[in-house]
Amino acid sequence: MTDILAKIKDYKLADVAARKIALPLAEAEALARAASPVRGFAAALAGASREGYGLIAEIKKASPSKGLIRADFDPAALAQAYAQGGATCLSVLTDAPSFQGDDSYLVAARDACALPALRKDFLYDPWQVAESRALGADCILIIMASVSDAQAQELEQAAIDWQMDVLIEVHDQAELDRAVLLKSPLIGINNRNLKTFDVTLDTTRILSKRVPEDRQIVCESGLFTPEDLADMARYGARAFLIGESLMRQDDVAAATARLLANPSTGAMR
Ligand SMILES: O=C(O)c1ccccc1NCC(=O)[C@H](O)[C@H](O)COP(=O)(O)O
Repeated sequence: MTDILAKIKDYKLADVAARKIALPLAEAEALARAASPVRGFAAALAGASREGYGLIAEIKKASPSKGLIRADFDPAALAQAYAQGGATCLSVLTDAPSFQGDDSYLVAARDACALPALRKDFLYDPWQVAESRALGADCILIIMASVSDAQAQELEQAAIDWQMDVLIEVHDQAELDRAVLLKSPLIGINNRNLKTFDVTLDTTRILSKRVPEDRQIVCESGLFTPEDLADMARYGARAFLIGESLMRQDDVAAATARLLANPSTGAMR
C-alpha cells in the first residue's frame, strides 16, 4: 500500500459510507437498472487494436502528481473532441479530493458522445459498482495495489453482474500475478510509480512479457508522442490510457487524431 493510495482509501471509505446512507443499495441498484444500456468497453478496445490502436482518452482536470492540468474544463466538449479525434473509449476521473473530478463529469461526457466510458475512481465496495452503473459507466477500474484478492474478486463479480467491463491495474510483478487470477481480459500496466510519482515506460517493457497472451495490455500513464505508442506497441501494447498529454492541448481533437494517425504494426510478444 502506498502513501497516496492509503490516503485516498481513507477518505474514500468514509465518503462511500456516507453515500450508502444517502442512497441505500436497493435504490442504487434501481438507478443502475434504469441506466442507459452498457456500451461494450473491452470489445471496442479489442476491435480498435486489431488494425490500429485502442485509445482510452482520459478526462482529467488535475492530479496529485501534477496539480491543475486543465483550467478550461468542459467534460462534454472534451468527450466530443476525443470522439472526433478517433478515441475508442473515455476515462473520466470522478474523484474530487485528489483529481478535482465529479460524478457529473462522467454523466456529461458519456451523454455527449457514443463512446464507452470508464469510471476512473477508487473502488472498494460493490455498492460503488452499482453507483458507477447508475452514473452510466461501462467499465470500472480495479487497482490491485489498493485491494485484497477477495475485494478484487467481489468488485469484478459485481461488474460482471451489471454486464460491465473491468480494467485491472497493476504496477509490478506481484500485482500482475494476482491480476491474472481474475477473469477480466483488460490488464492495465501503469507506468506511474504511486510512491514516488516517477513515470517510466520500462514498467510496460518489463511487465508486458509476463502478461498472458489471452489478456489485452492497456499501457497507462506517461505517454506523450506517437513514438511512445510505437515503442510500447513493440512490447505488445496496442491499447493506451492517456490523460495529461491530451488534456494540455488547445485542439484536443487534432492532437488525438495525430497520436493515432500512423499505428505501428510490429509486436514483440
Ligand atoms: O496521475 C496521478 O498523479 C495519479 C496519482 C495517484 C493515483 C493515480 C494517478 N493517476 C491515475 C492514472 O492512472 C492516470 O490518470 C492515467 O493513467 C493517465 O496518465 P497520464 O497520461 O500520465 O495523465
